[in-house]
Amino acid sequence: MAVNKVNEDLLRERARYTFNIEELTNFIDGGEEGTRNRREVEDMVIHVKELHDEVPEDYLSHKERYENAVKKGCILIDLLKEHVLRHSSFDAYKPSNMYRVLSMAKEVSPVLLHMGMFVPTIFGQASAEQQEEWLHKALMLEIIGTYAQTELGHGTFLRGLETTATYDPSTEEFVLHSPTLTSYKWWPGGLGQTANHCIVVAQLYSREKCYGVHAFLVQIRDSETHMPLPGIKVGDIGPKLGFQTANNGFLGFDHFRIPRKNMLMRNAQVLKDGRYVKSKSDKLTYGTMMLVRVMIVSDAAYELSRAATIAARYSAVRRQSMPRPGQPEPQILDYVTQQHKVFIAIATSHALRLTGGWLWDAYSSLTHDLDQGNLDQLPELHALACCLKAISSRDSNSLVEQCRMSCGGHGYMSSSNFPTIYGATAATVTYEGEYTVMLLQTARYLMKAWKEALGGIVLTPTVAYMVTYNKAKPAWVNTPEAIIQGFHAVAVGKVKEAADGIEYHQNSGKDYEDAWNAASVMLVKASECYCRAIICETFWKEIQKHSRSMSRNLAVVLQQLSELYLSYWVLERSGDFFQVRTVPLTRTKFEFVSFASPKCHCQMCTGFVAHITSVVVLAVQVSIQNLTLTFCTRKRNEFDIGSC
Ligand SMILES: CC(C)(COP(=O)(O)OP(=O)(O)OC[C@H]1O[C@@H](n2cnc3c(N)ncnc32)[C@H](O)[C@@H]1OP(=O)(O)O)[C@@H](O)C(=O)NCCC(=O)NCCSC(=O)/C=C/CC(=O)O
Ligand SMILES: Cc1cc2nc3c(=O)[nH]c(=O)nc-3n(C[C@H](O)[C@H](O)[C@H](O)COP(=O)(O)OP(=O)(O)OC[C@H]3O[C@@H](n4cnc5c(N)ncnc54)[C@H](O)[C@@H]3O)c2cc1C
Repeated sequence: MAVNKVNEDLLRERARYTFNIEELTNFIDGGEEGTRNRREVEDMVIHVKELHDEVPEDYLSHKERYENAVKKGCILIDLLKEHVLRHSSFDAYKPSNMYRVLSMAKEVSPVLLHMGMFVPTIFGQASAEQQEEWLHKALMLEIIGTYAQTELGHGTFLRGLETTATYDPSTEEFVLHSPTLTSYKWWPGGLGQTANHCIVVAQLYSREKCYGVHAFLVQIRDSETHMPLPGIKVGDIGPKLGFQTANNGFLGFDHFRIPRKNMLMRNAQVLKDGRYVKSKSDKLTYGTMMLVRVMIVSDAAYELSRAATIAARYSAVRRQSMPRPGQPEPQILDYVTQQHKVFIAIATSHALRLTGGWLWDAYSSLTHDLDQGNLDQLPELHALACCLKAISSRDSNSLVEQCRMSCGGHGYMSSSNFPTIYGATAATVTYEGEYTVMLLQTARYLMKAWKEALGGIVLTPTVAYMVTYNKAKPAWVNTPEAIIQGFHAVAVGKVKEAADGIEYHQNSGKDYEDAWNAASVMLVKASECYCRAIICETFWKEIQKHSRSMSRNLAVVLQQLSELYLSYWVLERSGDFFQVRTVPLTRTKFEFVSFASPKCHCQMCTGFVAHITSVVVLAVQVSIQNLTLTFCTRKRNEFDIGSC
């Protein structure tokens, strides 16, 4: 049988790389230790025969696929436990490491939510005594949990959740109940047949008063028989776009009793006599969602890097068409249109990975502050987690689709792995906070920041430029820093436009809620631009920071990737940049010609043409052309596909 030979074209491309592959690998893994850990785990997993499918999973029944995914989950976890006993170097029981190991199986694991949300919620919301009782069992998978918050009738609007948890002081128990069909929990991963415990988010009632949503740890299946306990209705919600083995389920309670101590009491408590002790902030209940949103940014980068690697390799080996009669068919990688599709996917995977790392550091410092009772950074981090989760998952999902399309018909095969990656990234755009809703959450924060900026109040770091912007001297030269300034100008303009929109609608007689709704498309745009500015600036700054400690050849290529990212997004948003104009240089104020609010239209028809050739736009155009043209042509020869 023919031995699998590596494709000649791919070998040739790989021979042309201009930098040290191991150095880039370490950079992506967060250092040599990270590469060693990852390789140890991959080596442990890759040789296990049972983890490779004899029959494509698409040809299995739903039951077979589920059983196959459970089998693989058990093998991976046993490997991990065995590995931990052999080495101490790999902290397997860090949820993120366990999560990463479980995601090495092609199928989404039915125990992913156990590691992805159940364990982190115990870490983040259980008291010390409760962690003592449950954490070890959860880490050893003696109990398998999920996170049951969403209901058939409510996913976004948490204050509208209908499941009730009513405290009965006579028995010191909570009575969980699903009063309506729409109150049934719907979606939680692993709930269908796998989990025997779950975190349930319910409206807490004590002494006939409602205290809002709180989290409870609930056993739903018998530990021995795995059958649902009396008063529990549970099952699988059925087929979906993807995630077929995530085992998403439904859960209903019929006056189901749990001990008082099963309310997660790190933040708020209910005492034996039913008295409610308030937490420092109601928002702490939402802590797990913030953690998962922060993690999703890095997950989005990882999934996109897989798709970009497949597309880059395919582009190197696929030969198609004959632009020159009689000449060999070229590699499709030589088509600039193919480069335009694939290179931005590579650049974005790096941009999101570095931004994800930056956000994780910000989250880690917040959790430290929260432990000290300092909530100051919570609003900004919530706003960042919301918009970065939304934009990273959306960018990742749309670029995964772009990578699939760049591979023609073979990209449509299940064996390409694009359908699995697409299904996973499509889910992240919706779960943990739906795209639009998340951007509107960030917009809430931006409207407050704008009011403070107008009052000259010093703002938190990611919005500080809103105050300084009116004082900045236009430094429109052809540099990435100038383009980042341009993104700041666009973000300020969109925030101002949205704020003016709300004011305009209020002045025309709408109350705040209706004015907010009428301006909500502009509010979403403002959040998108604020978020894009953060990713552009973070990517650029992180590359500058790390370049100082890396070899020049690698620094050059990573710098070009960040330049490509900047110029790509200026081109994608050139309309917004055209709206950014300077007033005569005697004044340093940037004004934003709005397309939306009527009062600006008159300026639009007169001012717009006059400014279309303003120094701002020309500088931006020149830098875009320079950056883009050089990158996509000159770089074709040097840009390393070999690392893919
Ligand atoms: C969309 C939300 C935030 C709206 O909440 P709402 O009740 O309408 O309140 P407000 O919009 O008025 O906000 C109140 C107040 O609280 C702040 N806030 C809200 N959320 C957080 C948070 N997470 N952290 C910190 N602060 C928060 C908000 O900024 C307001 O503060 P002000 O000072 O401005 O008053 C909410 O309903 C929401 O988050 N909805 C999304 C639900 C969600 O994400 N569900 C995920 C379920 S789990 C899942 O999907 C699992 C997937 C599988 C997997 O992960 O693998
Ligand atoms: C694959 C997958 C796995 C999941 N796993 C879990 C899980 O393990 N545990 C769990 O608890 N949940 C889980 N979920 C549920 C997920 O969290 C919700 O689907 C998500 O929060 C969106 O809520 P929803 O489905 O009710 O959509 P809705 O909120 O009803 O959104 C529908 C539309 O209404 C719009 N909309 C809603 N509110 C507003 C508003 N205020 N302003 C403007 N527009 C608005 C949205 O933008 C959207 O376009 C999962 C979902 C998926 C797809």
